[in-house]
Amino acid sequence: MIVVERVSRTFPARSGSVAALHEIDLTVAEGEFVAVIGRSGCGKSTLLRLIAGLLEPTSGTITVTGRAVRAPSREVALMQQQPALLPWRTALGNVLLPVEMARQPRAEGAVRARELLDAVGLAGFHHRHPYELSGGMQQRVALCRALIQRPRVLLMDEPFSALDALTREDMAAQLQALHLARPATTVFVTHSIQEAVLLADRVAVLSPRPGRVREVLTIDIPRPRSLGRSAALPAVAECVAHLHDVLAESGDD
Ligand SMILES: Nc1ncnc2c1ncn2[C@@H]1O[C@H](COP(=O)(O)OP(=O)(O)OP(=O)(O)O)[C@@H](O)[C@H]1O
Repeated sequence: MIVVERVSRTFPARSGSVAALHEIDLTVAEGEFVAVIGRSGCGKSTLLRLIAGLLEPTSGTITVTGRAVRAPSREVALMQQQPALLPWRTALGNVLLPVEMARQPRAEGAVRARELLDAVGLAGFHHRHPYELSGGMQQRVALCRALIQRPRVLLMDEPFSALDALTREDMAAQLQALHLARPATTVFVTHSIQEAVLLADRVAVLSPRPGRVREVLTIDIPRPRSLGRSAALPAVAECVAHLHDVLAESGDD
């Protein structure tokens, strides 16, 4: 579970300071999938970096699985927009990196790494290097690397935004399947309202300057959902239209 309470974060700027987030409250239940959307610069990445322990709040508190966040933890995995794989390692070697860094048994980790790679459609690619893989495949490897430690919390910062539309749909479907099989508490930042509605139990809309939680919408639509087929459902169309309206209204205060 993630509890963000009255969290603010300011950054020094040339003329004074920038209030990236102002008194944010957000609770993500155990196993819940929350998507965060908002205009560019509204503090989405800052929020993830705070939860990941990569930044400290200026004020307010964050707890993850009951403990105050002070530094990055093995229980929390962060996946970013760029896969950032090590070019000299194979797909399998990249997925195993966190296992090696934690000095855990490699053989056991390798079994799980292979299962994960197979689950995301990379069965024949375990021994390929990043330069032999497409952008979508590389991002799948990065997803497996994030999941290898069975994190209780998964933070994803626009993980599919560099991918083409079809690859993005595939990735969202695979993420949904992995989440249904083993739900990690997830915060997923995206610019795509459709992606948010497809994946999330709830969607938090941030408004910019300073970033605040404008609204949190519950997506009460049965799973599995699909970007193609579910888009025609009136309930999905309604959520998408509503979130569009909230975003359109959430300009600068
Ligand atoms: N390290 C930093 N130093 C100074 N200002 C920062 C820093 N990190 C973020 N900011 C500022 O904080 C605000 C929020 O930035 P953040 O990257 O969290 O927004 P975002 O919603 O993730 O944006 P985008 O959608 O464009 O990725 C912006 O005004 C940004 O310029």
